[in-house]
Amino acid sequence: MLTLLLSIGCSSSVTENVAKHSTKEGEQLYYTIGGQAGIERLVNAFVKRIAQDQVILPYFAKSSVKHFKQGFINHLCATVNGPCKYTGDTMIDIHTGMNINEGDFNHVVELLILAMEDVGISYQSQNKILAKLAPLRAKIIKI
Ligand code: HEM
Repeated sequence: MLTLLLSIGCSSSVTENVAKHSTKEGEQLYYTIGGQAGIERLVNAFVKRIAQDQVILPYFAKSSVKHFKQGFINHLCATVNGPCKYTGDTMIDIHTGMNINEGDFNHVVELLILAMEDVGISYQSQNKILAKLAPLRAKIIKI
């Protein structure tokens, strides 16, 4: 399914930052997508996409957007090996009880892909980010 999602509209036009930093093992992706500012741009675009989506928005009915944004920024930064530490609850603890099914999980991934398109992240970097998030699927979908 992820492969299928990866094929959805992924032509990117904006040139990414050429990372000039000396990077720790695996940290390159963080700089390629624009570092902290790039991640904040992406998460802002993602939240906008969620806010316009009638299927996913209800999940966030009782959530603080500010708290979600901050948590997601830190989590994503750590996921792409940036210099951040995610200190929030585990993916299992956060999402247990939301009864997220596979369709809605895939839908959120699609919104993330659209947000990556919105901010001009290249197809190659999109795939790297999605590959890092893919193992979380089993922790988020209801068993
Ligand atoms: C790879 C996919 C996903 C990742 C990496 C992810 C990650 C996160 C993170 C980091 C937070 C904030 C944690 C914090 O409190 O600091 C969060 C919260 C949340 N997530 Fe996810 N999530 C994913 C998929 C989903 C899906 C598919 C849904 C629903 C369809 C969802 C619904 C929520 C909601 C409603 C909250 C806010 C919870 C609250 O108000 O405390 N997430 N998620």
